[in-house]
Amino acid sequence: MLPAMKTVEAEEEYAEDCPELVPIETKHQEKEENLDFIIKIPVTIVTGYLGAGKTTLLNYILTEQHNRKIAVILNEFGEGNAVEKSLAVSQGGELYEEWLELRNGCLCCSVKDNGLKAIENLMQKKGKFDYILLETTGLADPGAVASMFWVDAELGSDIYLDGIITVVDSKYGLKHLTEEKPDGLVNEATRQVALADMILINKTDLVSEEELNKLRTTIRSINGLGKVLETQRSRTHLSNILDLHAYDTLSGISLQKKLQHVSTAPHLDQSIVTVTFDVPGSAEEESLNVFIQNLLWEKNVKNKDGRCMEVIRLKGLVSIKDKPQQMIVQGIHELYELEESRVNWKDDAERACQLVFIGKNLDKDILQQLFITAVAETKEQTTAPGQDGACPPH
Ligand SMILES: Nc1nc2c(ncn2[C@@H]2O[C@H](COP(=O)(O)OP(=O)(O)OP(=O)(O)O)[C@@H](O)[C@H]2O)c(=O)[nH]1
Ligand SMILES: [Zn+2]
Repeated sequence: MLPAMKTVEAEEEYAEDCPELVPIETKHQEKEENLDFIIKIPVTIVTGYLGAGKTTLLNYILTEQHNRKIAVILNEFGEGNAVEKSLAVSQGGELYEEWLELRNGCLCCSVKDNGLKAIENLMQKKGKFDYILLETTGLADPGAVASMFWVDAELGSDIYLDGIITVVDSKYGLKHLTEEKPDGLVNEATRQVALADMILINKTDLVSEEELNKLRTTIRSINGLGKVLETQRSRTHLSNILDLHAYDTLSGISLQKKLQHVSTAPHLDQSIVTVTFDVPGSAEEESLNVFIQNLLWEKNVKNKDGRCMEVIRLKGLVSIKDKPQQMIVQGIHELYELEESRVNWKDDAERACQLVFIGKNLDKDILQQLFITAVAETKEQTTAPGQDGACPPH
């Protein structure tokens, strides 16, 4: 259900203070069964640097033949002080537009109160949507927006996060990805690529094959998990964009295959990389949680140079002791979830834990060793190498 309406004072306070990311508890079976009766509406987040082709993609989807009623939320942040945001709805080729009022123009802070409320109001007026597409601002960290929907899903909302699409400009993409930020912070373009389930390298008409190769290699070295496609005018088959099920257990069926194709590039001069490892056997659930929490919450895991590892995206297929089902781990920033998939392990010999991390200062060997020590072998609370003292907040 949607959050209750807040009083004006409470809302004022809320707007000043962006919501914090909170851990999700593993769902209880009963709750999950109840949710099965509700038809949930997917939301796809479309992100990408300024001018990459996000709106072009949404317009294309809206006018393409589909038998769905799609709502599009455009978040044109930074355009003066406009507090009204356009909500376009497409049904059977017909387009209509509604306006959302977003208090401070910041979608990440207000979508939960106003955006979802407005969507609900609109659904009451116009009937339910089948799908929601949300364009974030060119400078947004899609993780913040994604977390909103993720948490809400856990609260029983009828909206769920389907996937994150990142559009990259072929001509300027490399420039944006390699832009240096003060204090060694990860730039926005890189964060957007790191979090993507699908990356569209758009405007390929504007660059040579050589430039394109360079950009593709850079993108792959950042995110070895998401799918990469090349487009012009953001055009691609709708099945590449909609219904990716990147965050729910439906993806369990294909996740095992997908994880086999994770690419990890040799270390380029990149601040963000993908690392993956595969450890045979099963993990204790408790120890796995401790391992993940040290990494995501405590942030006390360091690489060889003593730098703290920062995980932006985590995905994995793991075996938990005494659980017949394959388990799926999903993480975005500090938020993570461990869920049963619908697939069972065939036999004990097959059981393994495969994890994929996308983030900064990641060292595969240290992570894998830490995982083996913490999860696979011992339940004792030992301090493993690379794990001494807290790291400063990012
Ligand atoms: N040459 C070329 N231009 C494109 C292509 N795709 C989009 N454009 C143009 O690029 C410009 C920006 O596209 P938008 O779709 O508005 O980009 P956006 O990501 O929504 O931009 P912001 O909302 O400002 O961040 C527009 O003028 C588009 O017509 C393409 O494949 N090739
Ligand atoms: Zn746009």
